[in-house]
Amino acid sequence: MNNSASLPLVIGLGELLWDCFGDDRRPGGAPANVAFQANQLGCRGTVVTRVGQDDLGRELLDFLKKQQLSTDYVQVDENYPTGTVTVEFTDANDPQYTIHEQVAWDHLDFTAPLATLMGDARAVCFGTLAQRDADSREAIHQCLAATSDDCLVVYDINLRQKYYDRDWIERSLKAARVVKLNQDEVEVLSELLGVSQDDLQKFADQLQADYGVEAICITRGSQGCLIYAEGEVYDIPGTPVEVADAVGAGDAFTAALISRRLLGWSWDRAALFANRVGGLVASQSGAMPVLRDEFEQLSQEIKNS
Ligand SMILES: Nc1ncnc2c1ncn2[C@@H]1O[C@H](COP(=O)(O)OP(=O)(O)OP(=O)(O)O)[C@@H](O)[C@H]1O
Ligand SMILES: O=C(O)C(=O)C[C@H](O)[C@H](O)CO
Repeated sequence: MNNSASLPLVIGLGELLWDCFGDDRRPGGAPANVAFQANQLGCRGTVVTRVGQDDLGRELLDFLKKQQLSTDYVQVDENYPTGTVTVEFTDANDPQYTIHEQVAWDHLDFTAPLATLMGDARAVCFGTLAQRDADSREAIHQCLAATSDDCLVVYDINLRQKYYDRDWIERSLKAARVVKLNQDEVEVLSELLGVSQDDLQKFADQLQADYGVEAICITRGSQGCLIYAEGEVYDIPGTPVEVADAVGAGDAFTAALISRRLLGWSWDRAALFANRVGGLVASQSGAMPVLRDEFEQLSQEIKNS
């Protein structure tokens, strides 16, 4: 298991679920994808979530064990089923998600072992979707409050369907040091918060000033990403790939950015790596393809470039 105490602990806090593609299903859930990828990227990726006491939940636990991730912080709910999402495509680059309701990950409990775990975390990634029910929303913010001052708290906004609200987003922005969003989410957020989107620099400045966010990262599919941090803007182009499906590309990007920032890489080098990792995942099916060796090779290449 990738659980050596010397590896930085990276928590994916929120949903672990099944992505259902027609007759096929694969493990998913944005924060779980981040933890899974962080584990492949040299960190101790750990999922904090809740599954049902059912076959789908047991299969997810087996999957995590097989992939060398801890199941110690996957709670099992006696009343609600394991989460599922229907994924549909009109375009492989643009998956559409139908997130089914009343599921176990909506009802996370904040516990003493969780508080201890969060205190040890070097980074945490959370999103908006898992905050749709007050149970998990409160547990998530209790977890965030239990992190240390130097923990890299990353809010990967991930707006899905109708499952967001201005108050939840503002509370999350205030809790985060790094915010990641895509161009569609910039549009929604600008309207919701009354922040300018005509000029992305102004948009970033305003998020930084109003919510105390240190870095804003805007993903742009095959075009790469923009990062606003430390008074600089980094425009890092992508390396186009042949897309199998873009499910989990953004989460892999986030995990890669986190893992290399924890190693002390500069923003631009970490973003270059994250773009390539996101592209690699987009070139494969599902959110959690096994790519450990490919990531390591890429990391060496970019580190030495
Ligand atoms: N077709 C592609 N070619 C090359 N790189 C890609 C491609 N699609 C995605 N990537 C890489 O992955 C990153 C994230 O992709 P994308 O912008 O689609 O994610 P996202 O919208 O943030 O995802 P999500 O909302 O699912 O978290 C991009 O910034 C880019 O670096
Ligand atoms: O967790 C989310 O935000 C989802 O939309 C779940 C997806 O099905 C997918 O695994 C993550 O991008």
